[in-house]
Amino acid sequence: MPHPVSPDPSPYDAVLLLSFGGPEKPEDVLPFLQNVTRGRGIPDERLKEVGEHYYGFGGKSPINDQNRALLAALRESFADTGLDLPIYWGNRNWAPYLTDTIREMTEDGVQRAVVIVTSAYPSYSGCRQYRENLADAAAQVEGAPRIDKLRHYANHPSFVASFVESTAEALSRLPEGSAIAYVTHSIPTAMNETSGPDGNAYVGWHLDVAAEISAELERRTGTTRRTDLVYCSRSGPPRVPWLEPDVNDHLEELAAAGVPGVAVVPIGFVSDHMEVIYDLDTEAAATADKLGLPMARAATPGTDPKFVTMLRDLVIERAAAERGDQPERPCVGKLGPGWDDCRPDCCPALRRPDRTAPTTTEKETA
Ligand SMILES: CC1=C(CCC(=O)O)c2cc3nc(cc4[nH]c(cc5[nH]c(cc1n2)c(C)c5CCC(=O)O)c(CCC(=O)O)c4C)C(CCC(=O)O)=C3C
Ligand SMILES: [Fe+2]
Repeated sequence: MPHPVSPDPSPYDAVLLLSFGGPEKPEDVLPFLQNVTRGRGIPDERLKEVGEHYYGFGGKSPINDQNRALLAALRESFADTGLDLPIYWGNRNWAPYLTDTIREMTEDGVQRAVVIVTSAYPSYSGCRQYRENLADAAAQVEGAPRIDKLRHYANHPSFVASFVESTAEALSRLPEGSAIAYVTHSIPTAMNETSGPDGNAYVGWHLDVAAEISAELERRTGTTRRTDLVYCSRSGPPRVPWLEPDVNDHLEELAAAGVPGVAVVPIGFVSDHMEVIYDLDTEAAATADKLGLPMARAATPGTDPKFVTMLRDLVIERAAAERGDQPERPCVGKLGPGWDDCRPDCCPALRRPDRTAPTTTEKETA
């Protein structure tokens, strides 16, 4: 259904979907893992183990197909509202590689684009590293467009609403009085401490989002239940502290505490990629099974129309802001809307604290 008034995309002439990337066949697994971990001090043992997770699924991660589906859904949503912007796709760690995508955008004459990153929270891994990748790619392509990154969207009401629905659905498969375990990707505690403009933003944002989901469910059902924020997918050397507890240890604790079941809610992830289908659906599910603890995993946003519409609205919001308007910035929770421009010292890299990574590629070259 065409929209009565088409939204104004200016000053943007394109959108870029930027994601992590993943292998598509067994031969891709090792080179993919090398791309991900180059210079990051991940022990060989851990790499072998993670390789096995991928081989167990035929050497193919679901993440690229999920991004293809998201692209299709975004294009449909843009067309439905008369938002006339081409959408490109590039990855950090696998084809289509970001640099190739930026080259294509440049050849197509794109001047100024806005980037949607498939990571909802502030941290070096989820934000600044992508901005460094953008700056590096833009530096390799003569005449590359300026690219602005959208604000973090985990506390957008639509993102939270998507998880409220999926959590309610998971709880409906469990006994009365079941707990909720919100799960996200573990990161080094030092990376959390330096995340966001004032530090601790990674954990702080997750706690805020979790509290909003719990509060809405409590409003709906009148039931108060145990809720925790726990972590999956720890890597790195054992002597380096990462965020805890691990989801598997947490399941042991819940079983010991006698809870009748647990909804595992992956609020740290926007789609069912390998961390979700292996670390949660395979490994954590086996732990729960061993403990005799009923577990139901809540769906990630994926191509939920709430999520797709939110991304479209954020593009429209940012375009308005760049034109000097003061758009509404929907958000829930205690922390306020995410910032459009990350400060130069936001989420510093632990390994290369001297490196700069401004929010827009234009400022990087200025
Ligand atoms: C915060 C965060 C997100 C969420 C935000 C976002 O979505 O971006 C995320 C997502 C993802 N992580 C992914 C895969 C991997 N992450 C690794 C390693 C690491 N992740 C880290 C953090 C995060 N990672 C960190 C601090 C490391 C240590 C090395 C380093 O400092 O960089 C490794 C190396 C092996 C290992 O040790 O696990 C792999 C293979 C995939 C693709 C899955 C698929 O293929 O379906 C996705 C979406
Ligand atoms: Fe990761």
